[in-house]
Amino acid sequence: MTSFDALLLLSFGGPEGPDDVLPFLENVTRGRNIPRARLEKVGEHYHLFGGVSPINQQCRELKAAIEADFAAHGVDLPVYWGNRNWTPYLADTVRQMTADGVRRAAAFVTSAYSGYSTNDQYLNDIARAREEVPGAPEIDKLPVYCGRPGFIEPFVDAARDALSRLQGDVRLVFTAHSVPLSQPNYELYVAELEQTARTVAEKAAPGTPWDLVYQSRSGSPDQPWLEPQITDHLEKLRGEGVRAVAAVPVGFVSDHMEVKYDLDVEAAGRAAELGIAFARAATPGAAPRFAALPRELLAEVGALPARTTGETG
Ligand SMILES: CC1=C(CCC(=O)O)c2cc3nc(cc4[nH]c(cc5[nH]c(cc1n2)c(C)c5CCC(=O)O)c(CCC(=O)O)c4C)C(CCC(=O)O)=C3C
Ligand SMILES: [Fe+2]
Repeated sequence: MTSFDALLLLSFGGPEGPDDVLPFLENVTRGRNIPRARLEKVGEHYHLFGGVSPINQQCRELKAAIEADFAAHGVDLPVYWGNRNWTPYLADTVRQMTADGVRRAAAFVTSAYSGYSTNDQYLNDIARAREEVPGAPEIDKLPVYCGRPGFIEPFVDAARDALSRLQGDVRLVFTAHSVPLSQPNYELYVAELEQTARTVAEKAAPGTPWDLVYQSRSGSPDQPWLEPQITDHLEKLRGEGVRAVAAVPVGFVSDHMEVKYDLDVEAAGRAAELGIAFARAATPGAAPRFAALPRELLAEVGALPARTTGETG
């Protein structure tokens, strides 16, 4: 049986002050064809919030919630945190794990889906960090968890809450980060998003019409990405007479910048111009049910030490 001696929380990372913004954006887009103008525009989104992305604080809170869940269930595993694009950088975390004597860690990634940006890129990050650190522990990514109750249920509650803030005939609009169609496996990402949206819609509001749309597109305009974009979709809905939209960002696990700017500022602003009432549902964040997922996934792969499975001795 597999047994792990640590959990690694692996995330995207984000700037924590104005001077971090440009170096962070350079880290994210290194080797990718993102136009300079798009980078400057995205930099402004961060500067609107004092140059601070919410994502690192959200990771600190999720880490604390996972530790509390482990403690409440007698799971005796240290939890580490590392990022792809900002401090704490994954390689530094792996260095610390190595110094602490960790031999085999399970990685819980702040991304719930299959696909290149959502899964494969994190696997590459793990491989690269391990290459950098002599004697690094083995690190196995835990399974994709978009279909798990710990991910679905917080969205069901959040969708109900968003719907309760609106009146009349409401359209549920599920959103996720767009990716270029050149990405390998983007069809699997789309299929999982559709399944998640359908499940949340059926549980939160059976019979309510829903759509799956995309946001936060970058890249050059002549490159095809997943569509429609939420702002274009709001225009189309307005044309159909829709006056109230509940947006549910099922593509994300926390209310980071892609949610706080692209939905709460940009999409909400477009909705206001169009005369559409707009309510945005919360993401799982550090909700206890979501923070229980690492433990549930560890138990499922048979990797919890015997003393934590309820048996004694
Ligand atoms: C699928 C997906 C997720 C969801 C899965 C996951 O959560 O991992 C995600 C999350 C995030 N994306 C984030 C930020 C950015 N993503 C960018 C660029 C890109 N994202 C892409 C995809 C995704 N991104 C892609 C295909 C690109 C093009 C360049 C490339 O192929 O890599 C850029 C460059 C500028 C721009 O063009 O927007 C930025 C700044 C943040 C941090 C937010 C914060 O700071 O709070 C988070 C959580
Ligand atoms: Fe992104």
